[in-house]
Amino acid sequence: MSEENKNREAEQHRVNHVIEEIDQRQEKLYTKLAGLKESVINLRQNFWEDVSVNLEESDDVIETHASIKQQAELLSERELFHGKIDEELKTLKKLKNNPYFGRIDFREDGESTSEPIYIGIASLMDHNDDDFLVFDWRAPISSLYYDYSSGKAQYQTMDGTITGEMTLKRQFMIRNGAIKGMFDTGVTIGDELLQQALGNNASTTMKSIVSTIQKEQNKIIRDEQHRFLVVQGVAGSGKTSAALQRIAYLMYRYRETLNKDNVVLFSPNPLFSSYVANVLPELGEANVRQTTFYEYLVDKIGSKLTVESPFQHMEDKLTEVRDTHYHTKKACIDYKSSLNFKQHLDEYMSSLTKDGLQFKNISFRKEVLVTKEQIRDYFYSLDPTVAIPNKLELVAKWLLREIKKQQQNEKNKDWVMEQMELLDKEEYLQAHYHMQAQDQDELYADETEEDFLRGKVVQEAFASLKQKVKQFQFVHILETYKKLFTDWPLKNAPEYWDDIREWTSKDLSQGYLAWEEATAFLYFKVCILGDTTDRSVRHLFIDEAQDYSPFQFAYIKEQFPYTRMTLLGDINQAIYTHEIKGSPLVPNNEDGSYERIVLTKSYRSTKQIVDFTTYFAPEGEMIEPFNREGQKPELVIHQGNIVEPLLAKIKALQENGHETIALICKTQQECDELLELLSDSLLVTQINEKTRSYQKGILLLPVYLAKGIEFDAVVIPNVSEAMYAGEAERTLFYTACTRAMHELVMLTDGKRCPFILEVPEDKYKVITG
Ligand SMILES: Nc1ncnc2c1ncn2[C@@H]1O[C@H](COP(=O)(O)OP(=O)(O)OP(=O)(O)O)[C@@H](O)[C@H]1O
Repeated sequence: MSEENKNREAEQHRVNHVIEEIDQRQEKLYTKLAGLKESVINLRQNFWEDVSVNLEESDDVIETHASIKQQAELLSERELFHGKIDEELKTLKKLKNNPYFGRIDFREDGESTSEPIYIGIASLMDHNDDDFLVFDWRAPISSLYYDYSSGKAQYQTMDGTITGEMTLKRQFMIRNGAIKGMFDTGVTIGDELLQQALGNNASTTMKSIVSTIQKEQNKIIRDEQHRFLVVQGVAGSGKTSAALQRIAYLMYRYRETLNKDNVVLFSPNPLFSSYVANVLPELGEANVRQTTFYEYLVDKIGSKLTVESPFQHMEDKLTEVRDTHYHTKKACIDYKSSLNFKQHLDEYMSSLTKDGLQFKNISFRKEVLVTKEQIRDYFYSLDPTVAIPNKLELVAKWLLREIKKQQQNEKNKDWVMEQMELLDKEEYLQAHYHMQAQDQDELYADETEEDFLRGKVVQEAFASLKQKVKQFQFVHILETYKKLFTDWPLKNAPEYWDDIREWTSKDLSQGYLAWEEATAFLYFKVCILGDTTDRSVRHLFIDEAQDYSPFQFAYIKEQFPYTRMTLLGDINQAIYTHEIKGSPLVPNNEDGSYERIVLTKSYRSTKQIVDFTTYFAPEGEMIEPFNREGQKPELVIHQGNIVEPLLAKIKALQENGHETIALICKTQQECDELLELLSDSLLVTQINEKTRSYQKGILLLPVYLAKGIEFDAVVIPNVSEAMYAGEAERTLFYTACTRAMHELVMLTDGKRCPFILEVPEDKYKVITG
């Protein structure tokens, strides 16, 4: 028998042994679970029999309360234990199918022999709980597997650095307990395994990559030193994958102190949120809080104002006619996205300490109790050096006192009697008991039942007004913000300032916040009303960070002052035009709190697709394809009727085995037009900004909704010069092309767009129809 076969046999033998151990453990847990289930059912059934209920004397009530509490605690403890066993059984089931994917043999300095370390998705001890049969991929020692080839190696533990020598690094492909493949490898984890993983069909949910994490990605996953971890990675370089494995790593590393609510992921759209929702549960971790930045803003701004969605913003921008307004609008977006605007806002807010803050009348039943002028006078009579939110606190206290006075006056009015008649029996009964209880108390000797009920009606009627005062709703935030554009003399005004002022005040009068306005407005609101920083979030992940403006990122930094942040993005895919130097992906690292990792290798697409897209990548950065062969991208030049050539192409792609084929358009409008043409002859699923999940098949979507997602094949129905022309559309075109894993097809009925012209003709196939 060859050495290789002997090794394989020995390894299969070990796999069998581990599976036997798993079987034993499963059996033990099932027995425990059955006993526990019975005891939980018993506890639930006999709950009220086992507690002693006696409510006669106050001591008895306390005793009864303690008895119920004790019984409830017992029940929840058992239920928790039941849940834990359930979780462990789920993990064992996964391990039984595929107990581990890697092995390293490591000899620690000072030791004479090497220890084999087997690495899998979770740890497993032997039946005596003495030795690790499998190490979790996140254990400190497992980092050796991702970081080194044979030779000198080291890893970090809580107690310091462990150095030694790695004598073997082996990868396994185990399915249903049988070794299907086994390779001894160097530092990059198996081309063979990666080839297999990447050659598969696209899935409608993202996969975990633990068995093939690359060295650079491992750096992202395990970084614990920096407050800001910035990852600039080309399309398909595994940024999102690394981010999700990093979350799983942090949840494991800090499992005692970090829970799923302490981690937030800002994703680019709702579709993406469900696309990645599988990864963490697959790794045995709960999903963390996921939201889009838009949803976050809407939630904080409140439902009284309408916030333009980033997709509507994109759609309008891309379908807009390029008249004079176009330049004004662009100037407006650029200005409102900039730190310059933030500075102007800060200056404006500082002027409000002296004058200018707008207030609302305090009214009750259509009668003004305190006028806005009175509130303003009171506010500006306070010490100007006190911060605005603190002064508002004082105003609120004053207002509550004023309201209380009014409350007394209201008591004897007719409306109170009318409301009293609407009270139900219970409330009258309550008043009756109340009077009985007060009988002994001289203080209340004169109070009648009617007085009591009048007081109650008035108190309830004033409750919501008082609540609003406590929330500082007497400040007219929108009106004050608007004055920045109507009244405030701005120094160093940006280009088109008069138009910007006019546009903005018109929008604001209609309660409408454009996308570029929303963050600025929220920033203004929180600065005026006071601290709303979120201290519960310990880790914030921002995917597609290139699409955040400098203003938005500055706001996020201020709102999460105690949070560690991982920012992932690709400047080549920046679909909202912001100046690159202000991008969060190009941080200024003055205080050393930033670590920036650049990923240049692209794993998603075939070598031919990466080669093609590299020529027009906006930043022209070095992009290195992973060596996976495929067809050259195709450009189909047709005679004007797109339906026939498009259907023929889709049919051919299906025949090639592609299950998820995306027709990616520039805009929603283009999607709608195409759907009209195709709906009679093809079953297409249209994806819009509200779509939360999708099935395999033929999908139709605008490029800005395809962000972060991948498909077996991508068809770009119109790559004409008229469709993708200006520089601003380069990133859109690049993003669309790089969604393809295996095949890319483009169609045009005329001249190809300038970006394709930048690619040498031998890099793609032209088909003229
Ligand atoms: N180490 C790896 N092992 C296996 N597959 C990987 C690895 N890294 C990346 N991939 C695969 O490459 C593809 C792209 O990964 P991912 O979506 O994380 O990249 P991205 O950088 O976020 O892409 P984009 O910016 O274009 O949206 C996915 O199919 C992912 O599973």
